[in-house]
Amino acid sequence: METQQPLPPPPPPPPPSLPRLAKKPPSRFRRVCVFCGSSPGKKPSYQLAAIQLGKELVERSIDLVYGGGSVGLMGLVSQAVYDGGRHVLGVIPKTLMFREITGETIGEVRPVSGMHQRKAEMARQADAFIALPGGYGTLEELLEVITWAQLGIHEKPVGLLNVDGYYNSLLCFIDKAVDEGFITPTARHIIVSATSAHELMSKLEVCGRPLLLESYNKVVTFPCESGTCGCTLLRGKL
Ligand SMILES: CC(C)=CCNc1ncnc2c1ncn2[C@@H]1O[C@H](COP(=O)(O)O)[C@@H](O)[C@H]1O
Repeated sequence: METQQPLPPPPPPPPPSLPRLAKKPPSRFRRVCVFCGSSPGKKPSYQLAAIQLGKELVERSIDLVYGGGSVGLMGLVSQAVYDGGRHVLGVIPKTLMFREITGETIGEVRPVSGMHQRKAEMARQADAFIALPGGYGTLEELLEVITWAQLGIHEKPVGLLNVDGYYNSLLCFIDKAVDEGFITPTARHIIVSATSAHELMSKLEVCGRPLLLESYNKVVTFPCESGTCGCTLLRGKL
């Protein structure tokens, strides 16, 4: 009489599937221009914010264009984007291309003939602008892209990363200029500000076009889709 072989043990259960990482929706921006200090600033929060902004761009698969070099916050944001595997484009005037002035530039370096060409090239390459804390150079770059938006030269969003209230006094001053009749309330909303890189990027992703030139003197605005970022969206010509 045949003895029955014992049944083989059942196969082990499949390993529990790893929780899927929440994938960020594709960004509307291919490349963002970051203006920031060529100095690191005194508070570690400024440096941390530069690194966090770089990582936020990486998570959203966004490339960087900036002023080139590795000094100050410029170096930190560009290194974070580069380390995350995204493309980094540094646009740098030939006169500033000495390593002792700007430090080593990572990624692609595009030499240009001067400061004006640099700003024009950075603006051309970007789908949006973000300013981190910085000095004269940062302020000049930020105010220029705001002015260009006001004039309808571009329709790209402009974000201000207000780290630790660094830009509170600038925002107060701009509010004063609105009160005094030098900046229209609509033009005030060209600036989209937030205190963290994540919040700022989330606002910029959904905010509408700042202004159209045709509407400059007869503005009717509607809240943009998000309704939270403070920017305005002009629907059609008036
Ligand atoms: C001579 C000198 C101080 C050079 C420092 N090295 C720099 N290398 C590259 N871009 C710079 C440099 N200084 C200022 N910039 C430009 O001006 C902005 C920063 O100026 P700031 O530190 O905020 O005012 C940057 O976005 C960059 O476009």
